[in-house]
Amino acid sequence: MTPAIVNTPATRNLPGRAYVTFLAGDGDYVKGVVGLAKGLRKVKAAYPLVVAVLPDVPAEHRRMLVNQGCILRQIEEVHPPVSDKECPYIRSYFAINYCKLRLWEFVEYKKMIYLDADIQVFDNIDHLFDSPDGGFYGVLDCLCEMDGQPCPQKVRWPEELGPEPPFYFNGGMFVFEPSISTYHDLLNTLKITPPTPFAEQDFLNMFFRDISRPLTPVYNLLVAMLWRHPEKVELEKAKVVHYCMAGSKPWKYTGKEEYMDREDIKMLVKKWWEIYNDETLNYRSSAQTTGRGLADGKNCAPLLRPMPLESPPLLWRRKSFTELFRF
Ligand SMILES: O=c1ccn([C@@H]2O[C@H](COP(=O)(O)OP(=O)(O)O)[C@@H](O)[C@H]2O)c(=O)[nH]1
Ligand SMILES: OC[C@H]1O[C@H](O[C@@H]2[C@@H](O)[C@H](O)[C@@H](O)[C@H](O)[C@@H]2O)[C@H](O)[C@@H](O)[C@H]1O
Ligand SMILES: [Mn+2]
Repeated sequence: MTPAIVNTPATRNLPGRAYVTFLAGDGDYVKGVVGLAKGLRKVKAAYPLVVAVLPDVPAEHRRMLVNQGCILRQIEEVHPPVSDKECPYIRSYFAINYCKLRLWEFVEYKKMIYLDADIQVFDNIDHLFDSPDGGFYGVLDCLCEMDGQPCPQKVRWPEELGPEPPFYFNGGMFVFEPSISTYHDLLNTLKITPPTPFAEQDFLNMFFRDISRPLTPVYNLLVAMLWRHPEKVELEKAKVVHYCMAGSKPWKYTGKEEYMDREDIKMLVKKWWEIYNDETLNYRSSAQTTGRGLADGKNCAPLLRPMPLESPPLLWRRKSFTELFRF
């Protein structure tokens, strides 16, 4: 019986930067993580992908991820106070998402970009690591906020979390700085914060309300925006696509759910599978052919220093929303 891989040996000289996602359970989200690892490799990401695995992730899935060059870190679940409601969440499985708070404990990294496992990166976004320190960067969860006209589908702010933040970001992608003091603040604050419909997404919006900065939607295009706000979407410019709608997860796509028979959705699912099935993007083959990977298991992407930016592509200065977004 091969021992389950719990943590990848920290023998690597870990760069101060890494992408990170999390994986729970023994289901098919592991395909999402494999797809993400290969997508980052395809865009020649200069930093490794860390996967925060819950204890219930089986050894076979852990091995798959290590064989794709991922760095594993085991984390424990995080739970908010017990709710008096049957299920306070929009979707019951949102409960597991509070474990994202564990990522602030990864202080071997100075800055990390969190990506849900149902995200694919189609263009290099390493430059986001150069965003000014001290911020928390995310993308609007609904593009109606760009012109201040909330649409019916926009997530309602839970008043029990206090005043509504200046903007509401999607919890599937964010740029953050691990810190033990922030980690303890997060967990201590959660102890006195009731669970709400969008779970950790609501909580993170509350917690970082004073330092959060909006990124343009190209960094986390939620597929729902294709039909909710098509006038604000230029699909060909999207660097990151988030398959966040039920039915849009490529690894279990049937095309039967609402909106899933759209040509743009079919194209995005096809693009995801092309990466997932591309053998040349596998960790080992990539290391052998490019020589960039280091046989002792270091990240196979070229550990190049990101090019200095001529002009910041981000919109991290607080401006009016109209100036802020170019999409
Ligand atoms: O069975 C599951 C369900 C979710 N997740 C993780 O939880 C994240 C959030 O779930 P999901 O992306 O499905 O939420 P959505 O963005 O659709 O609301 C996923 O990306 C995975 O990283 C997981 O590991 N196993
Ligand atoms: O636990 C709350 C989750 O909230 C977010 O998903 C939502 C949000 O995008 C809504 O706007 C959509 O309507 C909905 O379908 C979708 O599930 C994050 O993507 C996910 O990572 C996680 O934080
Ligand atoms: Mn998601």
